[in-house]
Amino acid sequence: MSKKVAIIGSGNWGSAIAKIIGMNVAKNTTVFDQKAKMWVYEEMIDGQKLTEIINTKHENVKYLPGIKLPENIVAVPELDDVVSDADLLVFVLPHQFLPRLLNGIKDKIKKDAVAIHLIKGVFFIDGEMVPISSRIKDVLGIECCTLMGANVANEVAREEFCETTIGYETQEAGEVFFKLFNTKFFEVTIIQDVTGPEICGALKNIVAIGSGFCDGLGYGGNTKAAIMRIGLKEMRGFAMMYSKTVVESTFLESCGVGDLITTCIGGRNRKCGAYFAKTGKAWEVIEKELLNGQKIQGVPCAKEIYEILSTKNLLAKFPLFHTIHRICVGELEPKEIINYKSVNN
Ligand SMILES: NC(=O)c1ccc[n+]([C@@H]2O[C@H](COP(=O)([O-])OP(=O)(O)OC[C@H]3O[C@@H](n4cnc5c(N)ncnc54)[C@H](O)[C@@H]3O)[C@@H](O)[C@H]2O)c1
Ligand SMILES: O=P(O)(O)OC[C@H](O)CO
Repeated sequence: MSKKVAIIGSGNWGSAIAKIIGMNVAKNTTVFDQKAKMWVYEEMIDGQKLTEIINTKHENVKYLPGIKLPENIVAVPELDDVVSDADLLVFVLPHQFLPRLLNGIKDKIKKDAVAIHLIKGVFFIDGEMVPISSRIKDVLGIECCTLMGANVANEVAREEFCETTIGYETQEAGEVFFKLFNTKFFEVTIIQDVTGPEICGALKNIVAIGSGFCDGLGYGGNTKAAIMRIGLKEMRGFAMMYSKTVVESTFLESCGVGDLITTCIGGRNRKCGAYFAKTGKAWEVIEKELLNGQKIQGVPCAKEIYEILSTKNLLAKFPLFHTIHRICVGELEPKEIINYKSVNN
């Protein structure tokens, strides 16, 4: 039986990945059902429903303007309709919206469905970090893989060559998702590490905010490289401390150093960090002015990681993460980023 795919989320990345999914299910007729439903958080654009616009113009005019989506991607506003008959669930939405959504679908999905998530964030529950894959697995009772990489959505949507990493628990799931996502311009590597990629995907957003501070302050490439290197070291330290299953070579994959580089050069977090350092505006205002409904992930993530480290008395081991959080909440000036070793003492 061919597998039905559900895409849960339709923002900038959700829409870009829907384009790849639409192309690949159309090619792999023996493996996949030919249509994929995409859940859209309904909103009105100039008096018309976004789902209607996507289904007639085949373009997500708000979150991925200028890119045609394949006609086999069907935008659906009712979540139950999207997930109830799906064999493969692709979660791709800002993580703050996930908990409510999971509770709403837990009794609606097929028991043998398999999930993958593309979400760069983590949860902080009762003083502990909870990776998104664990949360999905716990609530839905199904396997959950991760897809993370150096993948700025607009570039992927324009079919510019890049790599990505899929972390799997069972080889079978890794292979089916390889078929769903791999293309000539989106080169997938599968690895047996679910947690390492997703921790990298969340923590790189904090470092990207710090890189943005450097750009906003007019610092050069050497300083930015230093922030990226220190950030990578703290990312690795945090991930290895959190879980014994994290594999060290993961940090050299696209989901590790690759994603860190691209996000610190061309991502939204970087852009917003630079604007913050230049203008001192509130993050909500920056999000509104620069992102047109898209979300900044690095600022809440820096807070969540700060809370975990503070609860565990580990802030001294992660001085860059600590400093970036303190700058984000206005306790320090952006220029203090280079004093990360001493400023928290
Ligand atoms: N954009 C990228 O380049 C990129 C690349 C890789 C990974 N990611 C990650 O993918 C995830 C999704 O990001 P994105 O770029 O697709 O999203 P986005 O920031 O572009 O869009 C926000 C989305 O949230 C939806 N939304 C708004 N309010 C909502 C609500 N109350 N409930 C549910 N949904 C609501 C909007 O409709 C929109 O689809 C994030 O974790 C991000 O870090 C993004
Ligand atoms: O635009 P950002 O900062 O959310 O980063 C985008 C992607 O995560 C890069 O892989």
